[in-house]
Amino acid sequence: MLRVFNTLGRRIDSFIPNEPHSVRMYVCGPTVYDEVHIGHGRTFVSFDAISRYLRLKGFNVIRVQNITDIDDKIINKAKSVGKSWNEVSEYYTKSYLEMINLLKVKIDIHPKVSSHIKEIIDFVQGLIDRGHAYVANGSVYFDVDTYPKYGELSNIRKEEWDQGEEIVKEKKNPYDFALWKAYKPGEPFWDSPWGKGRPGWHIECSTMSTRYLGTKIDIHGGGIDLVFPHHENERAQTESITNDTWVKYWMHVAFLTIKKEKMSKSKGNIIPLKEAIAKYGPSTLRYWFLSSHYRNPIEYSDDVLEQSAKSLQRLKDAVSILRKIILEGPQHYAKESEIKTQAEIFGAILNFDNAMEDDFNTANALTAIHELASIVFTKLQYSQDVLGAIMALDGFRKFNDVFAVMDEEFSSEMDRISSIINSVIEIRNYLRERQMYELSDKIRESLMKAGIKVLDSKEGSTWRFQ
Ligand SMILES: Nc1ncnc2c1ncn2[C@@H]1O[C@H](COP(=O)(O)OP(=O)(O)OP(=O)(O)O)[C@@H](O)[C@H]1O
Ligand SMILES: [Zn+2]
Repeated sequence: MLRVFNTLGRRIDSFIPNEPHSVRMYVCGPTVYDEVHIGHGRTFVSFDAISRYLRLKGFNVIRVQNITDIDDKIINKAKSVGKSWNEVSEYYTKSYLEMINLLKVKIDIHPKVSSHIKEIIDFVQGLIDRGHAYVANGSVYFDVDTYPKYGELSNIRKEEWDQGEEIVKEKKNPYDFALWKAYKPGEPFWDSPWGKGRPGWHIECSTMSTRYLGTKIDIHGGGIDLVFPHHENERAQTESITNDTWVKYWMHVAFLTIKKEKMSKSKGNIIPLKEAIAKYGPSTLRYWFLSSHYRNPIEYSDDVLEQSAKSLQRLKDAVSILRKIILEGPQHYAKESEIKTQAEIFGAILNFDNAMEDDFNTANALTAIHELASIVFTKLQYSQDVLGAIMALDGFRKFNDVFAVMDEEFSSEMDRISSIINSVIEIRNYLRERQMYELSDKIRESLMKAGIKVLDSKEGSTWRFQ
């Protein structure tokens, strides 16, 4: 049974979505005023692995992730670079979408704040009509005292909330927060029943989530920094409209840190995804993000990424061996020792599943897959057991369905390509046996140019993608 840690209540709950076969997921996306960084990457990839595992279990998953394209930080950035707010946000939105695509993060809907102003105004009006919000000097504030459950999600009392410069006299209480901000010169604005202005931050997620996913959702997530005030406020707004439980499972990803500090745009310590993808490739990055459980922080370093690349290569090598056994292994009756190894293969795949069922523990799932690779290197490679190889390859396929770090190895063309490469390698072996090295080296070079590395050893030649 799948179990999930719910930030609401800080406990592990059985995962039973509102509807039996579908999962509605909303993840808070970036504020687009700077390059999307590897800290974002970690959170977005974590929810991607969660969605992929849920799909593997037979759920239909719809994931909505917003783009905050109106915000104080965007306005400030626009002023500092002498551009308009939408030039800034369009530029970084484009870059964000490219990176998400390269990282193979599947998001179904990417709603932007600026395209949902009317829906936001309607939502705010609904809160005013129900007595949960009030107008003051052209701004609209949420009246926190009207939502008794405030603080339940974060365990933070409203009185403790220090809003810094957000504190203004027109509010009833210092902990009330803006739903709509009255116009200030030089800022973007839209017309509303309360005069010119723009939306506050929290209201966009309540509005866009209910607009696309309805009034009840299964998973709402983001980085751990969003628990308070953002998610606390979103919950207060939405449940004040629906009078019902909004989110079933609140899930939060721990930080990616650099020199032990949260990586963030406002701290100026970011490594843009663009740079990291160019340097390490998307698969190594995904592997690294998922090599820790999503609720544990991860610390960036070159070493740890190099180590991830090596560990991933180990898994790819195991898959190459399996393909070779399946294509060329001898057909024979199963031996006692092979049946024992097959049971171990089953065991490793079961461990993978158990780890994922345990609050999506990708770290333990990865350990199980490395167990499977060890069985390939120490047993299957020598026994050449075709049935065992088929079982193990299925395990790796399952792993890749969730981790998506070796899609090349599992593309539908792969079987055909593998047999072609194997034939070429066979011809090359034949040439080498007859000491026709000039020709055999030429074949190796041509394969190299096609991204295929030939590895010669006493036992014969194998190959892998670069
Ligand atoms: N270092 C990080 N580790 C994990 N998740 C992160 C990290 N930084 C941001 N996120 C998550 O990415 C999403 C988008 O965040 P946001 O655009 O606010 O990023 P940010 O870099 O923290 O920006 P700012 O510094 O302006 O707050 C949120 O869900 C947030 O929690
Ligand atoms: Zn949000």
